[in-house]
Amino acid sequence: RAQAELDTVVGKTRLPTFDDMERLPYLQCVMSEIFRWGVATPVGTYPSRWPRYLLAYSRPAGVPHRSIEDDEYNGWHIPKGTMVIANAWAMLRDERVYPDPDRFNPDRFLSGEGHEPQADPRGPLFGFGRRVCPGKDLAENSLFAALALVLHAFKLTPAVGADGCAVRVDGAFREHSIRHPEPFTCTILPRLKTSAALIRQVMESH
Ligand code: HEM
Repeated sequence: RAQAELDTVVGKTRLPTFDDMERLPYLQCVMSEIFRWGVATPVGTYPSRWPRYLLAYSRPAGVPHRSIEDDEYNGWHIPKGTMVIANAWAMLRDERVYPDPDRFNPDRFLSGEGHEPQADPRGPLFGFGRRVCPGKDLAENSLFAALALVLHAFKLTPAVGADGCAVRVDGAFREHSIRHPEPFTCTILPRLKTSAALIRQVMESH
């Protein structure tokens, strides 16, 4: 669907640029779902696969904040000086906000008649208060550039195993304070007749 949108808005004779961003609402939904589902910084989680000797010497991963005055939140008293770690993972997997949260579903961010888009994940994802991520615009633009160019230029399908069957991508991540996908295989081929020439053209001009 994002590729159909790219074909309509950008066409097949050039690659997408930042000027196209506003006119690609479905691609923006895919970006939001990548941010939510892939949650790169589940800041409050404990790295479950760290070896015991590391756990003995380290604190929970995540970016700690400290309350500078007594506070009250949902009936909880938070005394001044308390270390607080925001659990973006829990917020972005909250099924009251994101029904069926483990499913990768960009449609959840579409707006339409009688259909409100689900909450923007960028708030919890990029942190809170004075220490909010200063790289969020760079992250946003980098994701757009990578996603728009890859989806425009390439057809991505599962790799074919020795048995001739598609190799399943299990969607596993390395669960650290910054999450990375586990290596996986796939097949990447030029998508359009024009794709190879367009990519070569960009490589030569940069
Ligand atoms: C998807 C990409 C990214 C995510 C999810 C992300 C997320 C975060 C989060 C959750 C924090 C902690 C905020 C808090 O304390 O509440 C943070 C801090 C920070 N991020 Fe990012 N970030 C991303 C990309 C980047 C990029 C591209 C840069 C720089 C080029 C960057 C630079 C920083 C810096 C310098 C801080 C520390 C800010 C401070 O403590 O004052 N981040 N980021």
